[in-house]
Amino acid sequence: MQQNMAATIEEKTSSPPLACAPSSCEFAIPVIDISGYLLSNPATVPSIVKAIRLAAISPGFFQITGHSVSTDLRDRLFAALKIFFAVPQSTKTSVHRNNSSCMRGYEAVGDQMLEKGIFDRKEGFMIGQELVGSGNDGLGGLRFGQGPNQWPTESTCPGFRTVMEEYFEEMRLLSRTVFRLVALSLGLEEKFFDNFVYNRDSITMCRAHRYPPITTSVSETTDIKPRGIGAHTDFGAMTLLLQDGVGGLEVFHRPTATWHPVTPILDAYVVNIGDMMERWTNDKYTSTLHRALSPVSKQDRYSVAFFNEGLLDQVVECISTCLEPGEKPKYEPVTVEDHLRMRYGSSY
Ligand SMILES: O=C(O)CCC(=O)C(=O)O
Ligand SMILES: [Fe+2]
Repeated sequence: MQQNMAATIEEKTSSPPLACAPSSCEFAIPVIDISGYLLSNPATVPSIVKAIRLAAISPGFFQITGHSVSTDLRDRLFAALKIFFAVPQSTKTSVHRNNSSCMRGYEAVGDQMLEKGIFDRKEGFMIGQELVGSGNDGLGGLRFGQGPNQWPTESTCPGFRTVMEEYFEEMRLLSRTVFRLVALSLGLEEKFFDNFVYNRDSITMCRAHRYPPITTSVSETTDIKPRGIGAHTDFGAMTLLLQDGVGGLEVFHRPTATWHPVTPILDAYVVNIGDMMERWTNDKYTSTLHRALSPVSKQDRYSVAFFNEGLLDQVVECISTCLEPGEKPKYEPVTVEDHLRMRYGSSY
């Protein structure tokens, strides 16, 4: 078995464009309505599953509509986030992720660097599964990525915690649904990923972002367009992203070496395959490079990413249905914990 590492970001961007048939040189991010699956309409399931399989192979991104998360909840979430990001900097700093043993809390503009040499022009706020450990500090027995969230006081951000927690639970459920469709798309039993994604100990991270705008003159005078978030692939298995209508997310199309916007669609989630799933499927499903440009407008842009990183002890080892006859696994088995430690460590 080869001891390959997944393609690095440099390889994903700078390798010569891949040869491609004209049809695969066309770039589109499919929009897939999953309501038939949620409504248990069996006649619709094969076409939904096929669309997911094709999208996960290439471009590794798709948008889903007809999901279970209500407009009301999403509106309340965005309203609460606007209030949170507008509080004085000192209040946000009081819940900075540097105070957290498990990467939870506030991240200031410039704290993260996902693309070498370019600080991300975004603020963030990260939460995860609320776990309290043993001992006086409540941290005993907790593992990588596990622990308590940090919250601003209720008087500074009324209702913020409640809506974030409600949204987190809804997204865990939606993630389980999308993983079930992914399982079917790989010819696996429908609940193959349930324990990975929906266990009390599954590592799931929800990070809200505010991207401050730049003026047109800044965007025209700089060689490198200011990045809200630098070019990267996601570390985990699968990400579900809610974006507002401002736009800025772009996906890299490797065969033509060009960047393409992901047009915001009201009510849709952007779903993308992460590095762990790429490895798990022996590169059948693709973890695609993406970035977010700073908005050139008078408005901030808001988005909320839900990262499914999975169970720490899960061994990620080539799924058997991903091997064609005569094909060999490209990667050594790795635990989720080792994979995440390697990837999270290098971006802050
Ligand atoms: O906000 C966006 O559009 C993208 C966010 C993203 O890619 C990430 O947080 O990993
Ligand atoms: Fe990302």
